Amino acid sequence: MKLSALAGTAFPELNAALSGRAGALDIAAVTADSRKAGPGALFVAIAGSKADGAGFIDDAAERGAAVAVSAAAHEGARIPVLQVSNPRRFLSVVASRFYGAQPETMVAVTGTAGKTSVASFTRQIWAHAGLAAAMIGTTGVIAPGRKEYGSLTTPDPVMLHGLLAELAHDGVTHAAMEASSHGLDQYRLDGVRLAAAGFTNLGRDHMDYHATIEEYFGAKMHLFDRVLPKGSPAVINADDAWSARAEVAARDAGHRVMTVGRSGSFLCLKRVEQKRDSQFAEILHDGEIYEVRLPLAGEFQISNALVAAGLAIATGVTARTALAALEKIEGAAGRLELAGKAANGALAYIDYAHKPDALEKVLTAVRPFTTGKVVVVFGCGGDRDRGKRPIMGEIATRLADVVIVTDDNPRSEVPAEIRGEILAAAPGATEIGDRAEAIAHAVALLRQGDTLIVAGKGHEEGQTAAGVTRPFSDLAEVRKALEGIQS
Ligand SMILES: CC(=O)N[C@H]1[C@@H](OP(=O)(O)OP(=O)(O)OC[C@H]2O[C@@H](n3ccc(=O)[nH]c3=O)[C@H](O)[C@@H]2O)O[C@H](CO)[C@@H](O)[C@@H]1O[C@H](C)C(=O)N[C@@H](C)C(=O)N[C@H](CCC(=O)O)C(=O)O
Ligand SMILES: Nc1ncnc2c1ncn2[C@@H]1O[C@H](COP(=O)(O)OP(=O)(O)OP(=O)(O)O)[C@@H](O)[C@H]1O
Ligand SMILES: N[C@H](CCC[C@H](N)C(=O)O)C(=O)O
Ligand SMILES: [Mg+2]
Repeated sequence: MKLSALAGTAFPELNAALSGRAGALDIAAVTADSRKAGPGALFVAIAGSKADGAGFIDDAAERGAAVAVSAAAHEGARIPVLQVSNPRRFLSVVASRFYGAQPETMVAVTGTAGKTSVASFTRQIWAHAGLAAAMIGTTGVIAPGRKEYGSLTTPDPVMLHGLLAELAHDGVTHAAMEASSHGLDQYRLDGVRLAAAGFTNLGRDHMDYHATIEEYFGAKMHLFDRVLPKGSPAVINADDAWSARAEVAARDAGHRVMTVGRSGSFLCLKRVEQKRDSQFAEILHDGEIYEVRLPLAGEFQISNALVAAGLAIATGVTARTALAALEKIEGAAGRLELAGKAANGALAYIDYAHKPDALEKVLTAVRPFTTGKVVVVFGCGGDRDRGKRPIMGEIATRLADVVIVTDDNPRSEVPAEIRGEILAAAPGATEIGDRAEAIAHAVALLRQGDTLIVAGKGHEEGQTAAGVTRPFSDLAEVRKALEGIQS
């Protein structure tokens, strides 16, 4: 494909260069990583958090790149270097044109917690309605006949558009994806053609990346004010402290706002009755009450289910079909997932709560059906927001009866120091660094009526410490420990 066709007219600063020889160059690949550049590649130089891609233009040229695009002029390069003001947005737009196809109906969801769950539920509702549907997010890619473990919540544009094109060629017509604040801030989604977008909630997260909560919220709102085409449906959970501001942002951007939840008007939650591992909800839509038995524990899952149902309805599924599908829904992997039961009936869950609000929600969610003690095992990741450590220690101490502090991906940090920062706000907690040991200890404590939450890793398959990732699964460890006490 010719560079002029790939770049189009969205970058006026390129017009002069594209009308010359550079515009006629045939582009064989698009990359922002010089190490992946090959013959005929277009290399987009990005100033990142660790490195400046502009320093790798010569490396890309040596590997055969035909042309580079950068924010700054680059004298003396062996290949033409064109200047654009925003290389990240350029990369997204060009990657989407290079790969071409996307599932016809794409939706994205943002918010601090619940994105993976909403994307998963939306996929399941579409599938229930007979549509070929996929999800892309923290847990990876799920599509008909395809299930792959992922690494980023919102993949980088080149990987994302390669994937979307593959899905479209495989016949997938509907796809739900997660829009992380990093992804929005870095323009990773700017080439995606969205039919609708959703917002779940906002809490403390990624304070190592965003300077303030306002900036973090602003990044999330780019889903509405930059990515979603004007006039599209915006499905907003109405029950969060930030809901009103998200509604204003979506309205100001010219979207059709659909609110869901207890204070919602499109799907209004009138009543919930908690059962042990399910809940019964009455939902008002368009003057009619729908009764739904959701086979998942935790009231936050109702909130996620309503955002998902809103997105499915916004993209053409009838309300009756969407709400009926909720009765068959499965939780996303590692999200309040029942790992097993002890012989005495105590329940052992794994959950992906690795931030304060999520930990608070999950511990609150299990209390109504716990007649004994709530036991929690958790830690905090290294090389990530340090401020959340004492906050999570306080939450665990306030909401659980037994607190066990352990390691969760210490990465390059000293594990005992991370634990110490949590323990400073968790008097009475037990410290067991080795995560498998901590889980075994917690499981052995379980008595009738107790509930165990192993929080923080959810679906993850490894434990990263001192630069090495070793296979590790909370699910497998809980099951092993349960077998251990039962044999
Ligand atoms: C902080 C962050 O978001 N980093 C992501 C970002 O890196 P960056 O743009 O800062 O890049 P950089 O490492 O400084 O390098 C700058 C440029 O030089 C290029 N380079 C570098 C070396 C070289 O030899 N040649 C070369 O061309 C790099 O390819 C890059 O384009 O863009 C990269 C490509 O898309 C990502 O792989 C990388 O994710 C890192 C691994 C990461 O850990 N990201 C996490 C924090 C993240 O994005 N998380 C969110 C939210 C998670 C959630 O809450 O669910 C997510 O969406 O997953
Ligand atoms: N609506 C919600 N409100 C508050 N907490 C929630 C909600 N949904 C899920 N959680 C909590 O957050 C954890 C992560 O949920 P989920 O993976 O769906 O969210 P996410 O936004 O994709 O998170 P991440 O950014 O970590 O990928 C769950 O395991 C649960 O503890
Ligand atoms: N996307 C999040 C996941 C954190 C999961 C937790 N297990 C940890 O390692 O802190 C991050 O990279 O910050
Ligand atoms: Mg996620």
